[in-house]
Amino acid sequence: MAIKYEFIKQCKQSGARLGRVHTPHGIIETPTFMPVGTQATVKTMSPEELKALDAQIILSNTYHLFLRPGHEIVKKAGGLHTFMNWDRPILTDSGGFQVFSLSERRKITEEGVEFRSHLNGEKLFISPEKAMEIQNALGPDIMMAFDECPPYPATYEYVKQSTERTSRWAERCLAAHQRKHDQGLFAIVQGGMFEDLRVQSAKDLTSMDFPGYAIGGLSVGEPKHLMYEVLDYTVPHLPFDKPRYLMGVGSPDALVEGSIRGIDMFDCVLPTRIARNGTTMTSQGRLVIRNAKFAEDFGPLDPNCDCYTCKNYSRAYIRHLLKADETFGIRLTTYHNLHFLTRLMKNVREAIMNDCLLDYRDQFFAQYGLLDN
Ligand SMILES: CNc1nc2cc(C(=O)NN)ccc2[nH]1
Repeated sequence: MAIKYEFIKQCKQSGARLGRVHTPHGIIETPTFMPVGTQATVKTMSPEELKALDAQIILSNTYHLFLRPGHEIVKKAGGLHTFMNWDRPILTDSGGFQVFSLSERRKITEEGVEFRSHLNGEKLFISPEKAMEIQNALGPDIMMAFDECPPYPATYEYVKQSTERTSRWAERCLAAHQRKHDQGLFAIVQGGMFEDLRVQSAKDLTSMDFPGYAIGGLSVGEPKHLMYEVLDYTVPHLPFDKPRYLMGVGSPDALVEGSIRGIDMFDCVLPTRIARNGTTMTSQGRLVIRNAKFAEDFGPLDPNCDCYTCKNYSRAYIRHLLKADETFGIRLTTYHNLHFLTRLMKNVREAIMNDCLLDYRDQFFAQYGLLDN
């Protein structure tokens, strides 16, 4: 069975909707947040802990796994699900973003991208066909087409050329797609911050009939209001009966605002990345636990949170662990941050069910940001 989107309910207060994405490894309730497991692990979390915090689907990176350990090894292990012992859905991105944001000395041609590995400087090449070969070997439930994520800012002419090439590359990905294990292939809409290019990209890609569509090229340094504007004029050109995935978006406010605009799936390294330097997400806003004022604070990270970390450990203890460079500290902040976002998305789904997502947004933002660190 390939990827199927089941529409459940339209929110009467906003453009949000409730849905389910049916995949070979299970059903995803949307809108949903996908924890990022770049190198075949969501850093410091076990699969059991990810299930305990209600992670429905996780993301892994084609670029990183291609460089190390190599997609052939993962294939020999039986694919990514077996390799990392995760039996729920997995989405792999195509490497389009990493090749442009991580590698050095890139050369882009119609054929593909030549670049140097950020690990050892080795000369490598990824084409749409290569990106599909790697993802077929990894065996995720959802694969992403190989595209170019233009830098921000970029000239209209540059974005126009890049976006038209991304459409040609999407066609090549579709042609190379072997549909092994019923993997679904999502296309990625580009077009920078230019409405006519975004609309053209969406029209080109929806004419090729993919099972799902991502909006890429955002959260690349543009102001948030600009990202929301791009969503306002792009989402209407995507099919109603297919999943919409906003790539690289992640902060609590952006997850709520994106859901209001009809986005179904999100991913971001934010919660796991900031956890590693002791920044935690709480209902009153961000809390930097390394701050000395928490040295004798024996309350939970977030008094409104019911997660394992908040039920069993104090701010003072977590601060101590982080100051002492104890790995358990990072595990506790990571678990809490991921739980915070999966809980937020559960609240968003409930608000959609009750036709009150805009009220929920106002109530959430009234709380969030009260903390002065
Ligand atoms: C953190 N910001 C961010 N922007 C992204 C854009 C893309 C994209 O356009 N892929 N083709 C992927 C991941 C991203 N992460």
